[in-house]
Amino acid sequence: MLTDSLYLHNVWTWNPFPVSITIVLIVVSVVWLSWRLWRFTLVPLLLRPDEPKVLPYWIPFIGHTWQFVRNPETLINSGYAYFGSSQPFALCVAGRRAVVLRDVADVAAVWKNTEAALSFDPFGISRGGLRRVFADPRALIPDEETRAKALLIRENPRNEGYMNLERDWFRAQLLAPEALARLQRRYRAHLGGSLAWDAVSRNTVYLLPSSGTVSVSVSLRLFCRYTVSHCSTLAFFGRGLQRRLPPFLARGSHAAKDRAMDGLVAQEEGDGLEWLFKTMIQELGYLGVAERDVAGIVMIIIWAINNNAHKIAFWILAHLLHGPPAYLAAVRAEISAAYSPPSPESKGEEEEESRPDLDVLLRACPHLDAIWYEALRLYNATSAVREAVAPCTVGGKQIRVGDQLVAPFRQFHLDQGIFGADAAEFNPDRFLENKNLQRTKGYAPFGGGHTYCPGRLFAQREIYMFIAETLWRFELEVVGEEKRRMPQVDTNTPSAAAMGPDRDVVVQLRPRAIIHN
Ligand code: HEM
Repeated sequence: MLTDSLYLHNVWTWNPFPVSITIVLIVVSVVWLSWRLWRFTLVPLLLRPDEPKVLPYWIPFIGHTWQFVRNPETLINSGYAYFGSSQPFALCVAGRRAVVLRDVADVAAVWKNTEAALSFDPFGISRGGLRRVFADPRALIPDEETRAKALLIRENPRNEGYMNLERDWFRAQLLAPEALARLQRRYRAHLGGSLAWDAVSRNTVYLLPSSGTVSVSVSLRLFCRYTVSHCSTLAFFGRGLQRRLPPFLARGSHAAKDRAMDGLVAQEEGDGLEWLFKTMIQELGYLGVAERDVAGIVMIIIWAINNNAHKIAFWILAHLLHGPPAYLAAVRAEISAAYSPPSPESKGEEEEESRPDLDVLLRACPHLDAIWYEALRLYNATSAVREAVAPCTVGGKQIRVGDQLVAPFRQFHLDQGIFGADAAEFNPDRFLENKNLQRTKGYAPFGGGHTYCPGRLFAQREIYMFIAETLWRFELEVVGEEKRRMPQVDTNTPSAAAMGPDRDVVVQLRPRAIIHN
């Protein structure tokens, strides 16, 4: 009894902090609670009822920055859960307001409003470089001789900044039928070489130790990454750039990026670059943009070429190998029509060069189409980001100059209201059952508006050819202990584009008897 009362007495009088610290803690708590009440309840209610509400955060100034960098998807989802409605809400990232759009109609409005939007802000470029690429070029190219050569002067009646013209050049080079056909011919030729058995069975980049001579084991992740990136880089740049770049452009180390930039800075004109890249480098030179910034701008494009397609190719192959065998059989049957036997009057070599027949792949392969659409739907974390350069209204809310507008496509792609109750599942059949699903508002794997991805046609072609060639040339079998578990998306690694898997897949490749390499 006595022990009990002593014990209680001690508990009541025990205080881990000296009085002064306790007072400080109480004052800090009161200030912090008042700040929360003011910032997230009173301001939206009394002062700014027409602006997007801010998702409450814990630490002033830092806001949501840390969560945004670590995992933007989880952060945006918590905003969705906190605000029930479909109105835009705001995050505080690196001291700026980022307004997240929740309604696809609001995204469409932003895409139309080119006045209020700046497209992409090339990162890693000096301030001086940025000013030059957005400015009226007339002020930057004073001498007559250069003016006579520069497309920025000769073919720019509205005196637009370099960035706007670059967008037009991209469209011309990537979407115009002849330019696209040239590019895809080169890609197909490089793919044929890369997937020849001789090349595959010796490629130390993706081969695993258990490889033999009749069959080889490969890391599916590296196989897709190497083959797709290698062949598209060659198709765009020729061998000149390839000699200077490390094998994995997309590996992401700063050292690799720097080496690649140095390679570009040292690049001689005409060394295998396509018209587009020659023009970019030339016109940026006329503007007086520093060589390192020029290399940085070109690197963004190399990143766009390399970072998405191989991941989507991985997901397609991984699902084909882990999914119902009937689906794989249907895709194999469809693509075999793209390898029709040579006609008696055709020359063998020519026929070989035109296989697989892209027309067949693009027009007569519904199962391949469906799995492509579904992989883009589920594994693309791209968001469109615009910066308001004039006050405007979006989704009934006032947007201030300097606000970032964020359209998170993956959240739209996971919307049960658009894609049904199983929106979170991988189910290509949804695109087979509803032939118009890929035209639904809210499905935007390549963005939209004036920054609609100019590489979308090439991306589809390079992935279709890669899947077709891989399935046509090889028997594939998943091996290893975890072979039945389909990898999940790696949500811990932030991605500005297609998302990677949480684990690799080991695949055994054997040449198919039908192919003579
Ligand atoms: C599966 C592959 C690809 C996906 C999912 C993809 C996705 C996207 C998306 C969503 C955007 C729009 C971003 C925005 O609105 O801010 C975009 C822009 C862009 N993409 Fe792609 N892309 C792919 C492949 C490519 C390829 C192969 C190229 C080749 C050069 C490319 C070049 C570009 C460029 C230059 C832009 C910027 C357009 C502008 O700001 O005007 N992309 N891409």
